[in-house]
Amino acid sequence: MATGAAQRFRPVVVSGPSGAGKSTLLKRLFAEYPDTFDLSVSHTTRAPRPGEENGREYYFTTKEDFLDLVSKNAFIEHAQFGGNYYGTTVQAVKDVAQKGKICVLDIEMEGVKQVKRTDLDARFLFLAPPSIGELEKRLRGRATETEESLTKRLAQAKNELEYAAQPGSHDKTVVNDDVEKAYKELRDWIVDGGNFGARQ
Ligand SMILES: Nc1ncnc2c1ncn2[C@@H]1O[C@H](COP(=O)(O)OP(=O)(O)OP(=O)(O)O)[C@@H](O)[C@H]1O
Repeated sequence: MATGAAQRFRPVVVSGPSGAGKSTLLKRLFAEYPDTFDLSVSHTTRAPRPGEENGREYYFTTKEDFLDLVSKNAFIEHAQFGGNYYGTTVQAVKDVAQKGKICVLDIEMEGVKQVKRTDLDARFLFLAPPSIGELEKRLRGRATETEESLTKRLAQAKNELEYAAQPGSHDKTVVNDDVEKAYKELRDWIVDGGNFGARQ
């Protein structure tokens, strides 16, 4: 992937355990830089809803075509929800750079490992909670979890923190203790003095 756009608009992967604050900080980043970043368009086998356009909300695809893409290793990650398949292809991430924007991927550890197996030349930022105890407090405060899903998320958070502690797993770690401080640190690393991590 040696095109100019790919070198200039390198994808940014923001990962971290559920509840670390990825959505909170990325929402602020998109608001402060409205035309700079974009999310990739996912594939789905679910039917389009009224007003949805192929290639805008999703790439709407048949189950057969979706599974064909899976067999060709086209996906960074894919999953099944409510009987439908959803996934992010490597190509969809490249398309964002071709449009002159920086693709932001908000993903968890397995997705990070997958992105590393591609030629996307992404930059990796890990958003860490101040502690597991504080993470639990925030997830409880968000009131989106059952006791069971909370236990699962906290166990998974421990795996993510272990992976993040390995040298070379990420290019940058931001601890989300104070939200203002964490936001500035995340923003300044991503913006990189206006260079956005571009090669050359
Ligand atoms: N620095 C902070 N201090 C206190 N609370 C915070 C901070 N950052 C985020 N929160 C709160 O913690 C909760 C989890 O944050 P958020 O939903 O952004 O996490 P997330 O990493 O996107 O999680 P998921 O991966 O499950 O979507 C939210 O209720 C949010 O308001």
